Amino acid sequence: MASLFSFSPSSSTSFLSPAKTLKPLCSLRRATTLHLTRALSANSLSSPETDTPSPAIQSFWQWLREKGVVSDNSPAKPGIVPEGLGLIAQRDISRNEVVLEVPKRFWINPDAVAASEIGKVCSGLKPWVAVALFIIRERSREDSPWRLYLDILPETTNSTIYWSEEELSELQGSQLLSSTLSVKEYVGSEFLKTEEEVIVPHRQLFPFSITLNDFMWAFGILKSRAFSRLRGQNLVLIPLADLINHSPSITTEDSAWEIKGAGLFSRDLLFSLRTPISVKAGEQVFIQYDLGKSNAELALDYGFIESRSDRNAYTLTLEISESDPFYGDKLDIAESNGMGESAYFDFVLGRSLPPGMLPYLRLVALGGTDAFLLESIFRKSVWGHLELPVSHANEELICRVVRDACKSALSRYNTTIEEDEKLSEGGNLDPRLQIAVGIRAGEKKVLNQIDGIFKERELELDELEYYQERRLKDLGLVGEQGDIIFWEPK
Ligand SMILES: C[S@@+](CC[C@H](N)C(=O)[O-])C[C@H]1O[C@@H](n2cnc3c(N)ncnc32)[C@H](O)[C@@H]1O
Repeated sequence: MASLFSFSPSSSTSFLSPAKTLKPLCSLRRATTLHLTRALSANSLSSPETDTPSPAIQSFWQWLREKGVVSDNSPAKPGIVPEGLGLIAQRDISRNEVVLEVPKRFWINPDAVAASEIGKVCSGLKPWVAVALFIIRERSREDSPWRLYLDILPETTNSTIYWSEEELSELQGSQLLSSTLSVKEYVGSEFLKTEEEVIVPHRQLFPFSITLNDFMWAFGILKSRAFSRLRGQNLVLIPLADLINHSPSITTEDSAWEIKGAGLFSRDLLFSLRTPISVKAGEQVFIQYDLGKSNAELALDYGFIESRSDRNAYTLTLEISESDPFYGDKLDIAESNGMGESAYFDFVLGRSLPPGMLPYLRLVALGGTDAFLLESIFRKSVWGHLELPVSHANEELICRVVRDACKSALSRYNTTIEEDEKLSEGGNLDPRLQIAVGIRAGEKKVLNQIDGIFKERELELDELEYYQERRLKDLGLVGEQGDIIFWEPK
């Protein structure tokens, strides 16, 4: 029975998932032949002993000025901040005021790739793979028109896809570890496919070596800085705008950016970024990347986490086993109710059970004398019955299986919550260790919460009302005290 239930990572291999926010995809130290300009640390971006931006940042700004994208009066400018590079207000900026605007000709997206030398060979590729190949190639070209932008991109972030094996071992037992490994495997397989189908057959376009590390770097750059879901633009890197950092204290869901028409008859498109709160001169402009992301998603996509408790989540995966004697009927019922053979339920710390979870669990566990509910005459009404406890045996089984799964998941971590909290309170942790400690403590708290919910339910099993009693009541065969009313002939 335990095989019916499994906990699995909330893998995010589907690219640039929806949301109206920044869709950072993740990075690695690249081959020496290419231009390696900066690591995550802000140090490489500032001149020694001053906070003056490095020549690379100054050249980037100068380039944007020459191209007319910015001017001396622009509200914000790139600067060195604790998050690496960021946008610093050059004057007071009021809430909702435009901070910057970037015309379409400066965007790097699948259209830019299609119009480039490699456009023809990239036409059948996934958008992210095409853009990844494009930025890798441009980075290798001394005379690339994008040189000054590419020079300010980080070589890495704290995204877990860049962690060493030793760093990843701090995530032992966590869902984040599984999802990180899945994402790396996904990128690895996309790399091999692209190498075989595009890079090797078109060596004249890719005369330099492209490694998996380059591919992972590009993936990470896109995951952490590309915007998506922008008026038909599903994946777009926007130089300058991609310097905007995230602040946990901004909790407005209002979109901070939009695509606008510009020029005669609005034929040119502009990416416009607004500040969601007022900012004083000299302060950093921030936005909220995505209120809906869990800490694991933030860690994987951007390389940071938040302390807000509802960023802690755990995904429970339930599935109808093919070896279940009622597999066909159960699958049919699940599918008629918008679910499938597997269902994923995201538990968030401090919140109640995800909707649809209890009926699905009861369906998966249905058997024995309750199996009559699977008969076709119940097909229309069965989901309604599953919304409520079906039988003592069924409810007891779901409690036991969920609790066993929680205990088994908890036993896979190397540390206790208390040990994690002590480490965090001690402070001064390396940023990656801080992420690992926060993630594993958060996941364990959610698992304890799930276990607690089903423990409480187990204690109530004798008081719950089950299908048979409800049915008798509906038929008017149960009295107010729950006694069975016998029909007695007059
Ligand atoms: C869209 S880029 C922003 C520009 C970036 N700071 C840079 O130096 O190029 C997103 C990346 O910035 C960093 N970042 C943004 N907000 C952050 C935050 N609140 N805490 C830590 N790092 C942050 C992370 O490395 C993230 O992957």
